[in-house]
Amino acid sequence: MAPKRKKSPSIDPQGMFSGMVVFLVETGVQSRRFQIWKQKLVQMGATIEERFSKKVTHVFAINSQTLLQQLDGKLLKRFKPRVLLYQWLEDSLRLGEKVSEDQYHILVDLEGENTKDKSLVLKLANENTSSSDELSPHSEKIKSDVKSFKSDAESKGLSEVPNSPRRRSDSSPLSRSPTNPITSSTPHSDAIPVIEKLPFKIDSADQVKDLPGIGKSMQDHIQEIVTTGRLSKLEHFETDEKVRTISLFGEVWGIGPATALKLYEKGHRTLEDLVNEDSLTHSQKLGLKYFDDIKMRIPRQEVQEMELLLQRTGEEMLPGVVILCGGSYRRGKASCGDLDIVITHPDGKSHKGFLTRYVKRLKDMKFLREDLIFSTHSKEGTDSGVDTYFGLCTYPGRELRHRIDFKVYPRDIYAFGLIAWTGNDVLNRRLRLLAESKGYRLDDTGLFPATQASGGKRGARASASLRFDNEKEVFDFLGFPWLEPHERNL
Ligand SMILES: Nc1ccn([C@H]2C[C@H](O)[C@@H](COP(=O)(O)OP(=O)(O)OP(=O)(O)O)O2)c(=O)n1
Ligand SMILES: [Mn+2]
Repeated sequence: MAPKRKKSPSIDPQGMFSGMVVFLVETGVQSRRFQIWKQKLVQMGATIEERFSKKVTHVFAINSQTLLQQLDGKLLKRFKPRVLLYQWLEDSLRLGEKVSEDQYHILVDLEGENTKDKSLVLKLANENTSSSDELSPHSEKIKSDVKSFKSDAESKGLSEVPNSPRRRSDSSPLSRSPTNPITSSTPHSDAIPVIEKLPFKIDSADQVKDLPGIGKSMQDHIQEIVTTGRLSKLEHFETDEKVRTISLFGEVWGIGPATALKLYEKGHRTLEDLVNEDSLTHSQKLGLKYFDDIKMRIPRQEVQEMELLLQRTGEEMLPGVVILCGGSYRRGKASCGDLDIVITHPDGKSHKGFLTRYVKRLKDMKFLREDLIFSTHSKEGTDSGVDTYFGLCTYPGRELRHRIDFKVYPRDIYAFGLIAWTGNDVLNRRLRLLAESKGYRLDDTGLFPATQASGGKRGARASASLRFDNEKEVFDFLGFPWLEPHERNL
């Protein structure tokens, strides 16, 4: 695949926010969050105005209070920008396209100069009745009885719909899915209070068909439950929710499918639910805490600067040390999910013990911030003598956390480490399969003649790795056509 043509590394004037001239109300926004939003807006084509003027097309704020603290209501009325909750930005970023602004307008009561931030009152009519649960899928319950503010809002100067102050979890893919309660009401909600008051157990839809609020589809649902004991529609919903929850939790660094399932079974559904979950490991808690940070991709330019900083620091401590950023960066990508740093020393021995000292220095410099994993083997010679550190780092002068991996390989097996950590994963798989087809086993620590007992996963390693000086020799030996790093985006 050809490398991307180099434009400006991080700004796309044609991006999804192109044409927007934005004024941001910072009050009440976590500063890191604010920086992310600002950066994203600019990266994707918006212009940010430091001063509110008639050029401004969009104003973002947390709520109407903070908005009016910072902006004159009269000017707002005069210039008539769209005044939206930051949530719109958040949801658009998550979905990768601008979402409709309809549900995100901030209601400003300009007449009295005071503000009304009404929270949606979700009166879950049947909250504590278990009998209705079977018949009212969760989503419908939430929608069921919302005080309608719409007409109220329309009577105000700006015909806008008030929004509840949204919690973080509201922006998660999970809780985002039910549509805004205001816009959708369910016909089934009328049926619930009727059915739950029935003094008998329903064993046929016929028994309820003439009751108020019971339409054809509700009759069908009841009939299905009575005859099969379940409601397939609801089960789809639950399966869906389970799959989505587990995949969301699995996005947290350190949480794998098994833990995600365990957390789901404990009743957790959103990331916010996990905040007080004591069973999470230290690393998982960090993954959760910096969830949004870690998801942000890093512009290539910044990775380049950090690579240079790491090389200089390393060279000061250990002359000759080889420090490279692998991964998507080495493959020439315009942005990177993390930093994959691969290290060795040409003398074949002074890499030993280096990582411990290096990490300490980088922490003193405030480049490294939090540890996720640290395991050293170079001195003992265990595990192929590879040292590993995974943690969180920051671009100098910024607090936004990025994932960073360090892998230190003895000189002899460096080529394998470099290939593995450069990727991409598709190439790695192909090389591994090719090696297997030729009677070898390939991983980041070497190429080994497969032994009889190689049916098992990490069985006895009968012999040391074949030795190759560089990546090209490995490709050649396997008979795989040589690919420059930027050609490895398979
Ligand atoms: N399941 C995986 C995950 C990773 N890798 C290898 C290939 C990757 O290129 C390298 C680094 O992993 P990353 O997850 O950091 O992937 P990239 O650096 O390629 O992309 P990103 O920009 O998302 O970090 O490790 C692999 O072979 N198989
Ligand atoms: Mn990477």
